[in-house]
Amino acid sequence: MPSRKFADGEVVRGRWPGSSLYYEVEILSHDSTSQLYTVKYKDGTELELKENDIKPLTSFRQRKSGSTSSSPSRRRGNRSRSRSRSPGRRPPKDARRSASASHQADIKEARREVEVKLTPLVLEKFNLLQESSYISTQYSLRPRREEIRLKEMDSKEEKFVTKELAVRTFEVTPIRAKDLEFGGVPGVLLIMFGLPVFLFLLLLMCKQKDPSLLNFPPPLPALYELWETRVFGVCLLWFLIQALFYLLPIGKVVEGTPLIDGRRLKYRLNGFYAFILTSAIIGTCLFQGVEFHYVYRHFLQFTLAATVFCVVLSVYLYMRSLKVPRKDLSPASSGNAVYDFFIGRELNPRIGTFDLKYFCELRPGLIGWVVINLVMLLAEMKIQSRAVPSLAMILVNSFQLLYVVDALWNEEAVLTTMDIIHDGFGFMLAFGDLVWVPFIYSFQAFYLVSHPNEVSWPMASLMIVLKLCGYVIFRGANSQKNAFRKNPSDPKLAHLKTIHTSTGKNLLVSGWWGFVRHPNYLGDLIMALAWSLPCGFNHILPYFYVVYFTMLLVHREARDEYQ
Ligand SMILES: NC(=O)c1ccc[n+]([C@@H]2O[C@H](COP(=O)([O-])OP(=O)(O)OC[C@H]3O[C@@H](n4cnc5c(N)ncnc54)[C@H](OP(=O)(O)O)[C@@H]3O)[C@@H](O)[C@H]2O)c1
Ligand SMILES: CC(C)CCC[C@@H](C)[C@H]1CC[C@H]2C3=C(CC[C@]12C)[C@@]1(C)CC[C@H](O)C(C)(C)[C@@H]1CC3
Repeated sequence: MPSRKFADGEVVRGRWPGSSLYYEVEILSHDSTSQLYTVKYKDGTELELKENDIKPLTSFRQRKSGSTSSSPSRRRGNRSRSRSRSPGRRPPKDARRSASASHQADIKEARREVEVKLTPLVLEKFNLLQESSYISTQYSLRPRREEIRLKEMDSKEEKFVTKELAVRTFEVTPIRAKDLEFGGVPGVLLIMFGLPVFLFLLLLMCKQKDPSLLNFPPPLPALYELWETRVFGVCLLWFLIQALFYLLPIGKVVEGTPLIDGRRLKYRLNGFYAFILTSAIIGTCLFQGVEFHYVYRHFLQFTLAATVFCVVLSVYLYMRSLKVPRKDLSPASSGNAVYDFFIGRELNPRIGTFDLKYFCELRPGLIGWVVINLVMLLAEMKIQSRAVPSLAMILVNSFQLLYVVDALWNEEAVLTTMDIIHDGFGFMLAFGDLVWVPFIYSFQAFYLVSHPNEVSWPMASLMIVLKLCGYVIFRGANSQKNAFRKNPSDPKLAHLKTIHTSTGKNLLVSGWWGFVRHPNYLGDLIMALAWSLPCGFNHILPYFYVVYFTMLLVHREARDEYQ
C-alpha cells in the first residue's frame, strides 16, 4: 500500500486549486486508491487535494498580515464559489456501484491527469447550512452593476476562479443506473426502434384522405419498396455539399465553452453563408427545370435513406469513440454500450477540424427542412393545380424559414446549448438532426399538400402577430442568455439581477429570465403553435409538432434543472 506523508488531524497548508495561494487546512482523511487527501479549510470548506498541493506548516515563513487565517472564500466576502459541489456527487465509498461506475471512474481518472485537482467535497450538513444562509443573502438580488464593481476589485483572483469554475462545471458525476435519462437502457431501445417506425406511420397517416387519429394506421410498406439507391445517393450528395460549404474558409472563427481540461475548441461560423450558397444552387436548379416533385413522390424513400445514413453514422461514431482518450468522452455517457450508442459516447467527434456534431446540428437537417418545405409548396401547386401557393402554405413556409434563418444567423448561440456542451454525438442527435428535423418539422407543409385549408387575411394577420410575439420572446431571451454566458460582466447587462447556484454559476432572474423560468422555451412554443394554425382545425395531426415539442421542452427543462 503506498505510504502517505500527512496524518489525519495534522494541520498543514493546502494549495487553493487554480492558484498559487496556500491556506491553513486540517487533514481529515486520505484515500489510498486515489491518493487524495480530504482537507478542511478554516471556513469549513472541504476539498480533495493531491499530496503535491499540501505543504507542512514549517515550510512557510509566517507573514505579518494577510491571509494566514482567512479562507479563500472568506477573503472574497463570502461570495465564495468554493462551497459549490457537483449535485448528485456521491462520496467515494459509495457502496452502490453500477456497471457504469468503472467507466465513470475512468473519466474521473482522466480528469485527474489533466487538471489541477479540484474536487469540492462539502459535507451535506455543512452545505445545507451554508446554502440556506447563502440563499438568504443572495435573494436580496443586488443589481449586477455592484457585482461588477466587486469583481473588478478582485479581478486577479477572479481569473483563477473563473477558470476553475469552468473546469468544475463539466465535472463528470458518476451515473448510476437509476440516473440514466430517457428511461435508461429499455427507454433508449424503445426510442431507437420505435421512433423510426412511428415516423413512417405518421407520414403514412398524413397521406391518407382522412388523416383522423381514429382511423386504423395504414400498414408499413415492405422495406424493398422503400429502398431506392438513387435516393440514398441524393441524400449523400446533399450531405457532402453541405460539408463542403462548412469547410469554406469564410466566416469568423470563435471558441466554444471550456472543456473539462480547460481547452476551448474552435468553430467556424459560416452557416448563414452555407444557406445563401444552397439557395443559389436551388434557385439555379429551379430555373433549369429540375423536377423537385421527385422528392415529394419519394418522400418515404428519402426518410428511409436518411434513417439508414444516420444509423451508419451512429455506428461509426460509436466505434471511433472506443479509441478516443477518456477526457474526450461526454459527461452524459454511462459505460453502458446501448445507452452510450444512443446518447453519444464522444463529446466532440472531429475529423481534423471538421466537427461532426456541430455540423449536423445546424446544416444538413435544418437547411434540408427549408428545402423540403419548398418542395411541398411546389407539390401543392402541382397537385391542387394552383397558379400560386395557398396562403396557409405561404405562412407555414415563411414562419419556418424565419426560424431557420434566425438559427443560422445566430449560429454562435448553438455553442451554449445542452446538445453541444453536455450530450455526446450518438444516435439521438444524429437521428434528431438528420431525420427528425427535416422530415417531421416539415410536417405542416406536407399535410397541406393533400389537405388544403383556406385561411382568411384577418386570421392570417392574427397568426403573424402570434408568430412575431413568440419570435420576440424566443430571440430576446436567447440573446440575453448568450450574452450573459459569453461575458457575465457585459455592461449592457449590468441592470439585470442574478442569483448564485450550487453549481457555482449565476442565473439571470430579471429581464426575460425574470418573466418565466424558460422564456426561450415559451417563445418557441408560441411559434410552434403559429406554425400549426394555418393547417386549420379539421384534424389534430398537424398539431403533433406542438404536442411533441411541449414534451421535448418539458423534458429538457427537467434535464437542465437537474444539471
Ligand atoms: N426547435 C426545436 O426542436 C428545439 C429543440 C430544443 C431546443 N430548442 C430551442 O433551442 C434553444 C436552446 O435550448 P436549450 O435546450 O439548450 O436550453 P437553454 O435554456 O437555452 O439552455 C440551457 C442552458 O441555459 C442556461 N440557463 C438556464 N437558465 C438560465 C438563466 N436563468 N440565466 C442564465 N442562463 C440560464 C444554463 O446554462 P449553464 O448550464 O451554463 O448554467 C443551461 O444549461 C431554446 O430556445 C429552445 O427553445 C429548439
Ligand atoms: C429523441 C429525438 C427525436 C430527439 C431529437 C431532438 C432534436 C430534434 C432536437 C434536439 C436539440 C434541438 C435543437 C434544434 C433543432 C432540434 C433539435 C436538434 C435547433 C437547431 C433549432 C433551431 C434553434 O434556433 C436552435 C439552434 C437553438 C436549436 C438547437 C437545439
